[in-house]
Amino acid sequence: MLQSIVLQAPAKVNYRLDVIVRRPDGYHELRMIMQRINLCDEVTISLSSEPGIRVRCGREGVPDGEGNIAWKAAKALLDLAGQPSGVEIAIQKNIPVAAGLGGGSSDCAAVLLGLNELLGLGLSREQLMEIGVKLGADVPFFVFQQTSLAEGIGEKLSPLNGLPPAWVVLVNPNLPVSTAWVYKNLQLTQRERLATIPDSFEDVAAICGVLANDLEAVTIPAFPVISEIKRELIAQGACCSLMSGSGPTVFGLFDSEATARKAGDALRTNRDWFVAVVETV
Ligand SMILES: C[C@](O)(CO)[C@H](O)COP(=O)(O)OP(=O)(O)OC[C@H]1O[C@@H](n2ccc(N)nc2=O)[C@H](O)[C@@H]1O
Ligand SMILES: Nc1ncnc2c1ncn2[C@@H]1O[C@H](COP(=O)(O)OP(=O)(O)OP(=O)(O)O)[C@@H](O)[C@H]1O
Repeated sequence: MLQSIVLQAPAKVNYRLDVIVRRPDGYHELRMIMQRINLCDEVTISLSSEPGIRVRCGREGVPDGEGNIAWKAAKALLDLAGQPSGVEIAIQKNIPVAAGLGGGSSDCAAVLLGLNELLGLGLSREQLMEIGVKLGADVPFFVFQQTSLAEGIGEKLSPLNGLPPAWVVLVNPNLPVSTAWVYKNLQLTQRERLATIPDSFEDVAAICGVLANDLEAVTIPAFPVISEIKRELIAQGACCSLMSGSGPTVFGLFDSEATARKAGDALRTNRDWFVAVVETV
């Protein structure tokens, strides 16, 4: 039996995020286009002879132990398996925290996928997604592992195969943005109809045609620097730019590696910002 597994847990960007309605439980029905990118946390999961779950992360602002969403994933699977196993989880965080990039959700999904293998539980992807949505609305997407149209609260996923690859420049101005606060402060507007999402996109410029995020209406007025970063990315040659998720990270889409790297270098001159040049997965 395998004793240990190392998984790359990728971040995501939301190419589109439409908020449709607020549910009685406070969650929101959404329609999103979700894309993984190759900025990854490294999650090492090991079985141990000592019972209990231990999570080590060592990143400020991310709890070790029970408060970590990766701990919750391990607990959910151990409870289901009814096995008194010991599990050690080490997370090397490369994805900025509370950034709109889904880092915690991706770590959580990695533990669900990895521990299912290590313990030989044989749970299907759908079963893991059902467990995942109880831990976080973005978790099922990272279990699904495909570019998706996400509906419901984010758990109803259909693959979108027609999206071309792109270079992505991420800029996180390191501001504290709480996802719960953003959704709570959103003024929902009645929409005549939802924009159509094409089945296929010819090039990066075509992706730009659907880019939109309803949550910008809450986060940008609170943190106008987000608009500044969007403008700067365009000035540096991005085909388009948008805030990801609840923010504050902004991404720019590029069809050329050279332009993306040059833009990354230009934006890095602000030393308070996290800047990364990555590719879609
Ligand atoms: C902003 C996004 O990242 C876009 O992908 C997600 O919608 C948020 O997903 P997440 O962080 O995994 O969300 P959760 O951890 O389940 O919830 C955090 C908070 O966001 C709000 N929330 C989240 C998802 C959703 N569909 N409606 C919501 O209103 C809830 O108030 C909740 O208290
Ligand atoms: N493994 C983890 N990685 C990151 N944050 C975690 C983790 N476990 C718990 N947390 C807590 O979750 C909160 C935000 O997590 P995360 O980095 O996933 O936010 P996010 O990128 O804004 O996610 P989203 O795009 O889903 O809104 C932080 O307050 C952090 O302390």
